[in-house]
Amino acid sequence: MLRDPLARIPSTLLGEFYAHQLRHRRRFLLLINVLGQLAFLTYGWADQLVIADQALASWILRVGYVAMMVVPTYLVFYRLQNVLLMDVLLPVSIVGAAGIWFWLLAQSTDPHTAVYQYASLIFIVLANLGIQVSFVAALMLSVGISLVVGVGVLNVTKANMHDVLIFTLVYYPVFFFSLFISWSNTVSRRKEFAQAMLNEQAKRSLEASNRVLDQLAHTDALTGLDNRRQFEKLVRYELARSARTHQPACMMLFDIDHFKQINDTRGHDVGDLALKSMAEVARMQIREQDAIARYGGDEFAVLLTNTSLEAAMVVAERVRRSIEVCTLQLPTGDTLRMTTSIGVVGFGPTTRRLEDLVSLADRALYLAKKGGRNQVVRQDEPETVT
Ligand SMILES: Nc1nc2c(ncn2[C@@H]2O[C@H](COP(=O)(O)OP(=O)(O)OP(=O)(O)O)[C@@H](O)[C@H]2O)c(=O)[nH]1
Repeated sequence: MLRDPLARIPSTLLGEFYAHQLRHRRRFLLLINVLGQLAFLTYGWADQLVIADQALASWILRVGYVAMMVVPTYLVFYRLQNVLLMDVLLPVSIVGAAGIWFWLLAQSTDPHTAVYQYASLIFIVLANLGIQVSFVAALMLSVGISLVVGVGVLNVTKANMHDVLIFTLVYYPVFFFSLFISWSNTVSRRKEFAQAMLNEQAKRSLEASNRVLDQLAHTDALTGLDNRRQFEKLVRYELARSARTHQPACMMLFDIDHFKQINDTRGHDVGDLALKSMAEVARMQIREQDAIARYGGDEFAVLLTNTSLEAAMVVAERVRRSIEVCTLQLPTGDTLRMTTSIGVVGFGPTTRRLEDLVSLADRALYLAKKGGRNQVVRQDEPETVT
């Protein structure tokens, strides 16, 4: 459509095309309708000077016609919201306006009417200048206006073929020039629409790619959990929030016991399966609003918001137990059982910084390992750390 000016809008896109034109062309069409009506009105001054014998009739007809057009203009632009009607309203009204004006000329006995009738060229120009959406309508209405003008000229010239011929020779280039304007306008509108569709499509696919990139940037590829960077971002946010609101929060750090052994004896692929399984089982034990992340290697971390250390211990024990009882079915037919050691730490005055919090959680995890693994250790008194 961008390259071929004759290309039609696919029927599936027609609704969108009209909606687009309504959004972008309504004001222009309203303005040109108002200007057209005003121009028709002010030509009363010209009538007064040129066909003075029809001045009164001219003013009455012009004011009456413009007043009559207020209702359809209001309906079309403020009620029906149909851009095709907005598009054709001006040319349709011009058919009537041309009829009125030529009737006035025909009534006048002024000798200037023979020259004055050439002013009717403005009708065909104005009608095509306004058209933005439908060239077919422009063509049909131009023919309609030309018929009215033609009949009018026959009347004014009293069918003097010499005068009619001169008028026709002047009129026809203006006719085609005007049609060219409406053709060019309607083609431009179609191209703008095609460009807008392409832009919209490009914007959507860029947004989708950005979403994927964003997702990748904070997700661990193996387990689908948050990655360390995302987790630390959430913890920093929560540390600030908890300091402000004095609401409790806790962090859990845990890893698979003797994971190196699993890797060494069963292979790296089984190790990966174990990590995935660990992630799934642990995730099922925590609330939706808590964050769980793969912190690195076989280490996982959980952020428990609005949770006291006692409640966090209950959750940690639940995680430990669910890992302990889980039997992982391997593709080889073998099964794998795992245990996990967990360190838990609560947010407090001594853990205002992420580094302090992680270091305490790490310490608790270390103690859990040291204490024989498959257990939960809390670290709530940093002063006792040795
Ligand atoms: N399969 C697999 N292994 C990993 C991955 N990342 C780290 N590892 C392995 O995880 C193991 C981590 O072992 P450690 O935590 O140091 O020790 P452990 O054997 O778990 O012993 P404890 O933690 O003391 O119980 C190392 O062998 C790493 O190579 C991974 O993405 N996939």
